[in-house]
Amino acid sequence: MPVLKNIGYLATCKDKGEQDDIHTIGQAAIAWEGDTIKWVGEEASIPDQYVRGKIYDANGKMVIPGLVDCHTHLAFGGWRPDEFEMRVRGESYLDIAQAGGGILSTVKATREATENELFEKASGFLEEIAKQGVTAVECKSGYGLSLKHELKTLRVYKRLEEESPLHIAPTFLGAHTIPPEYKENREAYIELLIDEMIPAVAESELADFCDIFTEESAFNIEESRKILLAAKVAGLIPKLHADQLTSCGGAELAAEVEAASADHLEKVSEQGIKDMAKAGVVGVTLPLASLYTQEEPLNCRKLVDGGVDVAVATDFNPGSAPTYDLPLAMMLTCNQGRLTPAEALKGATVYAAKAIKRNHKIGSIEPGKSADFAVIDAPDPNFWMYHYKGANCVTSYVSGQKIA
Ligand SMILES: N=CN[C@@H](CCC(=O)O)C(=O)O
Ligand SMILES: [Zn+2]
Repeated sequence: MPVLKNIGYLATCKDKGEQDDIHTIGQAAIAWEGDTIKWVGEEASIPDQYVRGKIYDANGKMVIPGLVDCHTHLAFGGWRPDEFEMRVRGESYLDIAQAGGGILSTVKATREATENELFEKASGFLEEIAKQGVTAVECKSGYGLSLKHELKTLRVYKRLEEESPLHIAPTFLGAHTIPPEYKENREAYIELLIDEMIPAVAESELADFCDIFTEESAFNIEESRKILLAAKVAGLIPKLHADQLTSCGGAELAAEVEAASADHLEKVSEQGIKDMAKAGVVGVTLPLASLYTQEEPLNCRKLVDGGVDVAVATDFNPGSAPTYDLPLAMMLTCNQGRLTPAEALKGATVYAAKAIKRNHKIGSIEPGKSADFAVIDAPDPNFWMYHYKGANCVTSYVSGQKIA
């Protein structure tokens, strides 16, 4: 049974207590068998039976659960660096989208890309992401916007799940925006989503979740409700891009349809926070998207104080968040979102796992869970976020295997 010993500071991030309670152990060790954690505790009290296999040394450093990026748009064609410059010069994300850029320009490039090209590109991203100590990634489609191209993207995620050591949680985002061929007939695209695309995606078993961009400029509340209820009937779990640009009742709808998470939330209402807390919907903050779109960041403190579990993710995509730096998102969650480093860490581990309904298996260091952890070159989360130098990941383990 392999053991990781000499852990100076272990944050187990058990899903108990408040957001800032990361359940730490000093001078700790972890023992695992195959892909499953068997024992966690103070090194001095490790039972003999666990010290029979390979011994790894954490050299007194901090060990955390493998980080979970619970919101990415990982597979896409092309890039949009021109829009970055336009936004810096003062044009808004919405103006750029309305002028034919934005999501639709990536839809064109993604439709033009072959499945293999999308796979190679996304696989390269995943290798870089793993170096940060990230061990699980949620991946959305949503740049295909036709059954053929959405399934193409979802097959890329299936292949990544099979070929990469990381855990992948796939999400269907056919309701990202109205595709150009339905510009004059949005009702027909919504019908297509409900009658054909959602049932076919559910049947293919290529996605666990159905996400939607709920916004007056994308899908309004009534449309979103219809689409998400159809997804639920088909067996897909709802998720929402909610209240990002306007306060339009996205959080309230997330609670109504019992979504796994409501993400963005920069413009969430007081009622929305109350409804999410009552329904147990995880709030996912995406501070890199607020930063890159020059929007006011989400005050996560309001959500935590209102009883909502807050997860932190990158939203990696070629438009509003063209970086997959999850530790940077955590640092922004501290400085702009007003969460403590411990709260941000719980948000990027066990609460992120909850946002993708995998918290029974990943997100914390406990017996029975997947042996996923990262050794970080910092004495504790506070110092890591304060003297920020990136991921500081020395090495990481996924399903018991050392990968980085
Ligand atoms: N808000 C909608 N979707 C993405 C942006 C996608 C894009 O700009 O390509 C987001 O989460 O920010
Ligand atoms: Zn997104």
